[in-house]
Parts: sequence; structure tokens; C-alpha cells
Amino acid sequence: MSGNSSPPLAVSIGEPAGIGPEILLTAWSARKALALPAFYVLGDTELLAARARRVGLDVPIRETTPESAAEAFSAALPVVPLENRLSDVPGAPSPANATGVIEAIRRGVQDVLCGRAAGLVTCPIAKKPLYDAGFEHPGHTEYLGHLAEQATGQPANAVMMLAGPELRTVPVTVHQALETVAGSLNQETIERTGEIVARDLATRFAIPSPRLAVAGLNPHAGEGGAMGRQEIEIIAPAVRALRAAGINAFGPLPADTMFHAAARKNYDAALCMYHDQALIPVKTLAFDETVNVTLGLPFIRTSPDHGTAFDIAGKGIARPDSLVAAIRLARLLADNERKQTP
Ligand SMILES: NC(=O)c1ccc[n+]([C@@H]2O[C@H](COP(=O)([O-])OP(=O)(O)OC[C@H]3O[C@@H](n4cnc5c(N)ncnc54)[C@H](O)[C@@H]3O)[C@@H](O)[C@H]2O)c1
Ligand SMILES: N[C@H](C(=O)O)[C@H](O)COP(=O)(O)O
Repeated sequence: MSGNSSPPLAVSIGEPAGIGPEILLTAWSARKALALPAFYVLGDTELLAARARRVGLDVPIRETTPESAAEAFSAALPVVPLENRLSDVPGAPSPANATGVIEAIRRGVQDVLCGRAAGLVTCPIAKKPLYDAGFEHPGHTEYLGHLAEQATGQPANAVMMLAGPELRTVPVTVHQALETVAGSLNQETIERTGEIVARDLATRFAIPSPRLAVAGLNPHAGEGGAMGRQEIEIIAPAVRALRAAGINAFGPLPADTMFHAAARKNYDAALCMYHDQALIPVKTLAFDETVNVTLGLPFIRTSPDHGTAFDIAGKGIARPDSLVAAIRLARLLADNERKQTP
């Protein structure tokens, strides 16, 4: 790597029993046709070789270091081996793999923070086997925030955004039971989320004055308080505070009518009050092209929008499109950031 060139992207292998290993192999196989930027996998060489045989892909795999990965990329899939081994049993997740799955994410963060990688792309994890092995974070987003805080000593507010070609959405509350959502929504969290989204859209996505549409929580955004008071007591004050801070936020809007084609033209991102309010529209519009991006971190992180797809793992039919979009977006965000660095 020359002194001025940016390092490659790091990709954590994710759940080994899912489709992560095979979409990595498929994406690498299409690297030339798709003009993919260089990446390396934090994973297990034997697992990847076994999955390649299983799905009938002839992929040369080379164990390497982050520093040598970009050079290796055109001829072989570069793999930086983990200390913990992973087994190839498609469709059958096991807590025995949890240590390696978590190691890959942790090492990816270290590589990005040390400048060995330009950004981190994560392949999907299944949360349950990790929880069964004692993992204490709801998902990547929260774990990455924790790792960022450990590394920098500063509070990190990791914010999930799903970014598709026609729609970006942000869940203000994320991985929590629906019955707890109303009780945990508060003005401060909505404001802080809006500030991070506005800042990162401006700096990382090069959208100078982002427009944020803010959803209500209740049917018809509460119908003037008749169907719930969170809009009056929490969401509208948060929107006013965001506007007072110079952010072009508006709402609360009825969530059922804010995602149609004409409405989407009015904003750059929609702040939604809970997970499925945000993720259903964007995954429905463009499941194969949407990317999960974490905002608010001191590094770039993207991921495909889909999960581990255990039902098709090992069959060789998983589409690599969302992973490809995640790799491309991570490269674009890293390049935008480099342009802004004096
Ligand atoms: N980024 C992540 O780590 C992430 C994201 C979402 C879900 N998950 C996890 O994944 C697990 C399974 O979740 P799920 O079943 O709700 O969603 P899923 O996205 O894994 O699967 C939903 C449906 O879409 C299909 N599908 C998904 N990706 C595909 C692809 N690339 N090509 C073709 N078909 C594809 C699957 O076969 C399945 O029928 C859960 O444990 C969840 O927590 C992880
Ligand atoms: N909520 C995400 C989704 O459904 O797409 C998914 O669970 C991934 O979240 P993390 O990136 O935090 O693991």
C-alpha cells in the first residue's frame, strides 16, 4: 500500500451457520465485474474453503494480514485468520462459535481505529446463539457503541440507519420489545438521535442541510391526543428543539402516509419511533439494495440489511447484492471522510 492510498475494508464473517460465508465468496468472485473495492475477511480459512466446496464456487483463499490484503485481493480472497476457530454447519447455529463471531467484530473495530482498515463491514450475526453464550449486547449497533467507548474513553451514541436507494430510515428505539417502546421514548433521545443523523448525513453522506421527517408513534400521529399523547408531550417538543438547533426537522407525521413515493421526496431521512416502523418500509422497497449503517461512531460501519437466512444457508442461492451495496457504501463514506480530513 502506498503512503497516500486508503487501506482496504475489513469484513467480519458474522454467523458461520448463516449465509455470510457464501455471500462473501460470491461477492469476491464478482469483484471485477462489479469493480468492488478491496476488502479482507476476518474469519476462518477452512470454514470459507468448506463453504466454497459446498456451494460449488472455485475461490482461491489466501491467509494474509490487513497490511497485505489489498495486494492479495485481485488474485485471492484475503482472509485474516481469527484466533478462535469456526465450524461450517449451515443452518445450525451454535453458541460454540460465539467467541469467534465476536472476535471478528472486535478485531475489525481495532483495525479501523488503528488505520489498518478504512471501514468495517459486518456480515449478519444471529443474536440468540450469542446471547446463549453470554453476549450482553442486543446487536452489532450497541456492541460497536460499547467498543467505541472503550477505545476512546468518550461516550458513543451509536445510531442505526437503514439506507436504501429511495429511502433512509432511523429507528429511535431499536432492539427492544414493542411493549416497552412507549415507556422508553423521551425527548432527549429523539433530539440526540436527530442531531447525530443530521451531522453524519452532512459529513459522511455529503448532504449539506439534511431534511429529517419525524414519525409519530400512534395511529394518525395521535389524532390530536385522542389516540395517544406521545406526539404532543414528547415528539413535537423534540422536533421544535431540533429546529431551534438549526436542523431542518419536521413532524410528527402519521407513519402510515409518510413513506409513499411523493412523501419520500420531502426528506433525506425519516426518524421512526421503533424498529419495525423504520425497517419495514425500507426493506420492503429495496431488500436487495438496502444497507444498515451505524452513525455516531468514530469509524465507518455498514452491513447488509438482511439477516443470517438459515433457511437457505449452504444452498448457494443467497444473493450477495446487499453485501455488495454495504461494501460500496463503506468505501464511499470512507472516501468522503478522507476528503474532509486536512
Ligand atoms: N446485520 C445483522 O447482523 C442482522 C440483520 C438482520 C437480522 N439479523 C439476524 O438474522 C437472523 C434471521 O433473521 P430473519 O429470519 O428475520 O431475517 P433474514 O433476513 O435472515 O431472512 C428473511 C428472509 O429473507 C431471505 N433472505 C435473507 N437474505 C437473503 C439473501 N441475501 N438472498 C436471498 N434471500 C435472503 C431468507 O431466506 C428469509 O426467507 C436473526 O437472528 C436476526 O437477529 C442479523
Ligand atoms: N435490526 C437490524 C435489522 O433487522 O436489519 C438487525 O438486527 C441488525 O442490527 P445490528 O446491525 O445492530 O446487528
